[in-house]
Amino acid sequence: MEKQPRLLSSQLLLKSRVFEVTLNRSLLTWKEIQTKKKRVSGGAHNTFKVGSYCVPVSEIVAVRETEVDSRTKDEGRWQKMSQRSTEGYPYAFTVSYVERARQHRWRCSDVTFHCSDGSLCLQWIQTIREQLALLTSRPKHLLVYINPYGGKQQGKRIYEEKVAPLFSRASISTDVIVTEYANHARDHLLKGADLRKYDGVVCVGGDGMFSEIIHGLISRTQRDAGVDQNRPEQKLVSCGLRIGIIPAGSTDCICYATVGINDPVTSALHIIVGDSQPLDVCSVHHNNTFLRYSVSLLGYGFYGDVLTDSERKRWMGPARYDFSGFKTFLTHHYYEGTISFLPATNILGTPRDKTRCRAGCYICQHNGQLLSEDGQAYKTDEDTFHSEYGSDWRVIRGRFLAINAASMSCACPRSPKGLSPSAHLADGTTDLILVRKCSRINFLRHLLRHTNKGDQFDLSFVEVHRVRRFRFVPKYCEGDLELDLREGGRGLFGHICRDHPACGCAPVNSSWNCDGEILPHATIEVGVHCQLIRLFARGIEEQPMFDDPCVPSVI
Ligand SMILES: Nc1ncnc2c1ncn2[C@@H]1O[C@H](COP(=O)(O)OP(=O)(O)OP(=O)(O)O)[C@@H](O)[C@H]1O
Repeated sequence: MEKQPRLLSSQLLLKSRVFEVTLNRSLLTWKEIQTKKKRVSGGAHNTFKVGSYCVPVSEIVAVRETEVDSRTKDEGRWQKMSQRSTEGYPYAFTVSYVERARQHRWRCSDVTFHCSDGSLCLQWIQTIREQLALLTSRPKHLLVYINPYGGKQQGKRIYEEKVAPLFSRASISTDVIVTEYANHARDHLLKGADLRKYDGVVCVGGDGMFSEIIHGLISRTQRDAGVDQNRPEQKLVSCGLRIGIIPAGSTDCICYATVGINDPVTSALHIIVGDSQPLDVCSVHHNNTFLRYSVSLLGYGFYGDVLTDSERKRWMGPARYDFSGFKTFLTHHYYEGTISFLPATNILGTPRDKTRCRAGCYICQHNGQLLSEDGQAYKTDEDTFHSEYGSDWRVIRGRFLAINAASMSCACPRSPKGLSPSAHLADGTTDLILVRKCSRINFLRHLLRHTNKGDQFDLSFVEVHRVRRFRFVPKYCEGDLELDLREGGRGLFGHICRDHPACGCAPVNSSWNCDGEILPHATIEVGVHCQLIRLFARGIEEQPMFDDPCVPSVI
């Protein structure tokens, strides 16, 4: 790596020890220069224990002057300082920075350096601030929506106690809206918000709240650009504003999949340092009518039925998911229909390889670049649309216990590897998982493999395809599809599908679970929009860097 020129270098006091502190454009480093002798057991040699630490400038949250008296003031709390320990160093500044803890957790830590000279202290503060000001990806003004009823109804408290103090320390100003009803945030984004004022939107809540935000933001972007969302083949315009998620819901799957943990402080720090993680979005249409956007799971059959049943049992609280899951498993319904899909070809990665989507994912970068260069999935509409009905498409008819489209791994604490462990956040594809009719015991084997080391796809009744688009028509609608398309009437379609008297197939029908919402139609058409939105997130970091000598884990 090219050596960066030093911007500042001084001998400063830290916890009664003298350090050589150096700042260049990318790193703040401090290295102890008063070494201590330490006797190694056996006494044959002496070793010198020298502390050396560094923090990337991009992970410095803030720097502030610290009063050194007989006491020092830190965040409103006065701490006693031993006067002797800072004698000769009456000025101080404190650097707040990101420190990594276990399981992808980030913490905001402080290190206070004492200076012998007031102007040197100010020079340090000013120089660090100048470097932070050069980090243009950091947000300065954010629009925050808090769902006070998400999860354990702690959204407001979590924001006020854990997030707002960090934002203010990082000099981020906010406009905060506590939602008063469902879809308040979506409607405000769509109609009321002056988005030019902001560098990003923050959602305090769970996956449902996040879904509201993306619907508001994507729809607003399309409307402003004059794009018709009802056309399934339409290329959508990417959203300019990034979205931050402060987890305060029941499941927080999106947060877990994009940061690696559902921890409000970690997420706040990802926002502050201005991380950026692109995310694919699926558009779901029925009969040329836009229904919803999805970023994680579209599930028909098992996952649709679990959601439908659990919605009727809201009074049970979070236990309803276990109850409905067990009940749906015992019911063992299968559904007949036709699934057609456009496989993602000429890309890196397959749903059964061992790669995992991690921070700076090469596969997402490569495939995203490929798509933006040749526009393979969405050439400019009409041509592509017609060719899609041609030979590139594959058609599978059958009886399915579950049809799932996972646009991300869908990992969560219960299933740490998720529904599709190798799925990517931003490669322009979704993993279509078809679980054909099988015995209960076999289905149980498949389900259990989501929680253990077994390969959930290595079963004769399971297949998985990485696709760009797909359509599903349940058998009970097949005969009527053309009629439905000709009539173009939503009401008529619904009537035929639900009450069809003599189709002869299994009488039960399922619903689509679209990121935790039930869709009103079973016949759907889905297209993946590569990297349509961006989050204030880094993706899951590969290794907690505890062993990296350059990380200030011990001071
Ligand atoms: N003020 C409000 N009153 C009622 N409902 C609201 C309000 N604000 C938002 N909502 C709705 O509450 C629903 C659930 O919220 P949220 O996703 O935050 O929590 P959750 O369902 O507990 O968590 P998860 O989605 O992660 O399981 C969302 O669909 C959202 O539209």
